[in-house]
Amino acid sequence: MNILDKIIEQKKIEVAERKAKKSIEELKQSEFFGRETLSLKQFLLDEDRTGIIAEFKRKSPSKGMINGTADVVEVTSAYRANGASCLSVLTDEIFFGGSTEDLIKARVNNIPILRKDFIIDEYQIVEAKSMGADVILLIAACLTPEEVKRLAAFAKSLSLEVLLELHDEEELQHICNETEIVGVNNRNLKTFIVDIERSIAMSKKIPADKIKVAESGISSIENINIFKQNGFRGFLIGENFMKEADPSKAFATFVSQLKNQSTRT
Ligand SMILES: O=C(O)c1ccccc1NCC(=O)[C@H](O)[C@H](O)COP(=O)(O)O
Repeated sequence: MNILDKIIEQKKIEVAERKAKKSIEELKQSEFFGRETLSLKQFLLDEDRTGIIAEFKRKSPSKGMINGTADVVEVTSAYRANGASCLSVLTDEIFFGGSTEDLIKARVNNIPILRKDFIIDEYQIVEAKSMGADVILLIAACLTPEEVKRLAAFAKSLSLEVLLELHDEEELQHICNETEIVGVNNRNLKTFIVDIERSIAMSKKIPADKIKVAESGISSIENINIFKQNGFRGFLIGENFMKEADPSKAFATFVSQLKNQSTRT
């Protein structure tokens, strides 16, 4: 069984357990459930922002422990203060060391937040809204096109936006009217092989009216420039900042290089 299959098996168990503990009606009582959500689409189209979706990621199946000491409020606040367009917060505990608490704490920041998890059920979408997220991730590799359409429509009904994640050409059929933001993951989630060229190859095949996001393995300003030249508006980056002892400083340095570079061109 590959890692993605293992994660999904575990998700099914967790979701069933959480449903038994807390009903949808109870989730809706959260102070965040009624808040007006922020639009990732608008933040990515804003030319004055960096387009970076900055991820808070403690560990991962491909790298093991990345950062066991970083403070979620400190790091996400620095991401926001230095120009992140969106925060991505892992809420999966077992494989990524994240939590619902992390996302709730990151909500001190007034920019869109992506609930980074493996969504297979409407219940998790209600949870996302109840913890203060603005955007959910739907991964084509673990859903059918029909499931994507159904879950995306449900998210939309709660005023949440959807980042649809693809990896290869076969998954292009998952794109639908309900998915306006389409990401290409440069990391194959089954083999962990990262290939930046994935995004470039896929960019030409994604319909022009979709907002494109390049994901994973991004570590240089050159990477971002190539993605921009290929029509990408968003760049999802985690490990490059989180692997440093001071992710806040690493992010600020990266953004300052990005800005210096764009004033010179
Ligand atoms: O990162 C992993 O090892 C991983 C393994 C299995 C499923 C998903 C995985 N990562 C999720 C992501 O998509 C990344 O966290 C995200 O794109 C940021 O990537 P990076 O900048 O390379 O940390």
